[in-house]
Amino acid sequence: MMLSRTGVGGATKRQPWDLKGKVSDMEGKVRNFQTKIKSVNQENEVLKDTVVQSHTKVVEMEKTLARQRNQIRYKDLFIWIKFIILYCIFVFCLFAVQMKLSVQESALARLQTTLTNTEEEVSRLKDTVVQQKDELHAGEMERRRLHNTIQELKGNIRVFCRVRPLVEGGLSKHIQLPASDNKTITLAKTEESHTGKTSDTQKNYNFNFDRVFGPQASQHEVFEEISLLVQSALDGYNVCCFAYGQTGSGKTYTMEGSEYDDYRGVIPRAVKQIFRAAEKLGAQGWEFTFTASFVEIYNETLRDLLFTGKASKRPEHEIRKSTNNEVTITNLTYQKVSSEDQVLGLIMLANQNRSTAQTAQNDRSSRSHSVFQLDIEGVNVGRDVKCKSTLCLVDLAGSERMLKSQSQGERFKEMTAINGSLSNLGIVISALANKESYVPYRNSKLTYLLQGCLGGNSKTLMFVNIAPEPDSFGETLNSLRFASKVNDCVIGTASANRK
Ligand SMILES: Nc1ncnc2c1ncn2[C@@H]1O[C@H](COP(=O)(O)OP(=O)(O)OP(=O)(O)O)[C@@H](O)[C@H]1O
Repeated sequence: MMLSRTGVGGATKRQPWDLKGKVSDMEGKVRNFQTKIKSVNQENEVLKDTVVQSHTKVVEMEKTLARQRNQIRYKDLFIWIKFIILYCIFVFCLFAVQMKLSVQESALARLQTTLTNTEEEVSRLKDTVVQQKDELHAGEMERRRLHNTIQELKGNIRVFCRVRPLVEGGLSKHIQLPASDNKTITLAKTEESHTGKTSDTQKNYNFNFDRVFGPQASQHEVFEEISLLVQSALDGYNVCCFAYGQTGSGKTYTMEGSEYDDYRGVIPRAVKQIFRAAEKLGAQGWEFTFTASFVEIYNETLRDLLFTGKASKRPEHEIRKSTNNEVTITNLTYQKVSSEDQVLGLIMLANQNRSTAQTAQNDRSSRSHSVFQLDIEGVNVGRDVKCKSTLCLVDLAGSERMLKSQSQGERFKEMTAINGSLSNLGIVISALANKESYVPYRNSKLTYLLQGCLGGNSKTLMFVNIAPEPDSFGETLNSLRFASKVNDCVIGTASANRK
């Protein structure tokens, strides 16, 4: 700080006390100044510190800035690297896709060639299939023709004899079956000498049939013989198979058998064969519809064995013949069936219905005929061929003859009905064989019902069932005589119901 000279050494003479005061003023001022300088210095120091701190902050900020700049630079670099890597991957993928595309294009080209070849092959195969179907159809028709010729050669009416085993097994002496010949049966009757002087004489009754089955013959063996006839039913021929014989001779065993596979009879086996064969023919374009019915004829009255309603609501039935000669029964259950099991169910229902009636009337089933019918309609749309036939399987009433004196009332009525219908069956068959102009079908319900299945357009098979007990000798002889008459008949050539 500058001190004014005028103030200290000026022209005006001053007194010493004045000077003293002034000096002390000056000193005070100097102290003030010093204090101020001190505080200014202190402020300066503070400012310096502040400057140093600011400088440090600036340096730090510069460092931070530099770091951030570096970071930004690294980030940019990282982004670039990432971009380059992605680009490389993209280029690589593009390349891979292009490679794959070109591989697939060549595979596609190969496939197209294969497809064209396959299409040609398929069309060639289609032609072959059509040709083979034609051949198969022609083969099937030829098979039917040959099959029918064989059946005709065997005879359109055939008689098989089946001998039931004795209850204790084996066979009685009076029935002889030669081991070398399965077509002959001999009934031997030993007649005692009345005088006792001559030895007993033996009278033999010989019968010949298309086949004689002994007591050991299995159900399978028996069915094998008639399975060809069953095939005829599918080929469009009416087929009728019935079992004739005295009560207990094995008619029901032959026709129905038991539910165990090995012991099944003709009806379940025929049904099985028909459904199997129909399935096979399906591959050749054949479609079949089957309708089953089961009826009982008792005392010349018809009873629906498939009826499921209330007993009190049972309808009455009449046999009707339509203009196209088809025989139907009014109010009867005609059940469409499409499987073997369905038919087996119906057979069970029929048996239940029969046994209900059986309980009400002892032994009734032996005294009634039961007729199972399967109507078969086949169509081959592609070939415009149709066929229609009926397979008729009949378990006849017991054929035993009762003495008129032994039967009265209801029994007499039953006996007359059974004898009437069975003898009329024989009359109808021989009238057909003799080509008589009048065939008395309508004389009994049985022959009227079987009209479509007997005669020119049908194949008939009769089982004559034999009871081997010695006390059945008379009935056995009668049965064999009846069967023998039938066997002598040759019914006119059958023609298939084809349209
Ligand atoms: N070939 C056979 N082998 C073994 N058992 C048989 C044979 N034939 C019949 N039977 C048995 O003999 C008995 C009588 O047979 P089945 O009932 O079939 O006679 P049927 O002639 O039908 O009598 P019905 O007129 O009373 O109905 C049955 O127990 C049956 O199982």
